[in-house]
Amino acid sequence: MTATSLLELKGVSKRFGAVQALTTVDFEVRPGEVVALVGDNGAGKSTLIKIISGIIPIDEGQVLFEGRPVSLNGPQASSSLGIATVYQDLALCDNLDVVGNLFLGREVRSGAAGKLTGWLDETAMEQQASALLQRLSVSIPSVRTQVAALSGGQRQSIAVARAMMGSPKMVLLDEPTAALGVAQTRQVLDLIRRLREQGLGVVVISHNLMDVFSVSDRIIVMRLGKRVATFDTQAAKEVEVVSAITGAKKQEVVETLKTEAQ
Ligand SMILES: Nc1ncnc2c1ncn2[C@@H]1O[C@H](COP(=O)(O)OP(=O)(O)OP(=O)(O)O)[C@@H](O)[C@H]1O
Repeated sequence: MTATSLLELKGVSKRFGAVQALTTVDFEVRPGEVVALVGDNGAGKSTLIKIISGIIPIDEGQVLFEGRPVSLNGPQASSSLGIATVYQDLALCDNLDVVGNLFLGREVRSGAAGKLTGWLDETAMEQQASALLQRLSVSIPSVRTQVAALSGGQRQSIAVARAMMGSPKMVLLDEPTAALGVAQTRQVLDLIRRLREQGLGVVVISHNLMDVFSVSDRIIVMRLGKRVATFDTQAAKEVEVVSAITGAKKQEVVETLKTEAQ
């Protein structure tokens, strides 16, 4: 255990029937760092993320948050600790505008504080939405734009901003740049850097090694349900990471990369 871990998993195992999805996995995220979680299909990445977000329970192991043992026995438990998850499918409401999406389920009402009475305080919500997007440097035409009219990168940014509404300490992002173009990807990677600047612990699942190298501080590699390697991104070489992902020898990876480049 490092004194500075925000979240720490120790010896976590998870089985689905005959499938051992995770085998005694240790995992740690520190405040102000971006951890890339990589691995081939079926390696156990999503299972790990779902455990951290409280969607599936662990069979064995221990979870510590800010050094204290915790039980992630439901999404509510996870979010009340300050863990927010942004899923690949975004879960935005296309027919609502940006303000509507950001405040969905947490609308600000005028009148007595905390009461579910009174009119929706649109002005307050609009101001808070603008302030949040400005803090994250997310640029959109207007907070009153319908989400359906935004680009993929803008939508992903709104999904991340929505996760920030509860002032989390940690954000989990599942394939945040999948299906995005080059400029949109850059926009989302910039946003991830801003989350780090604000001191959050960020975990990003990605199959795109370019993105991983561009945005992460550490790379954790999963293979067949085990954590098989960890790299400091600055010192890591692509061939080593690919070799850890596939289990192939480094020389074989070099040959494959050469062939692909031809
Ligand atoms: N609900 C489930 N029921 C049964 N098996 C499951 C379930 N969820 C995951 N698995 C199995 O657990 C293993 C790990 O799956 P997981 O989805 O965590 O991998 P992954 O690394 O996220 O893969 P991908 O990159 O394809 O999303 C796989 O063999 C998968 O088939």
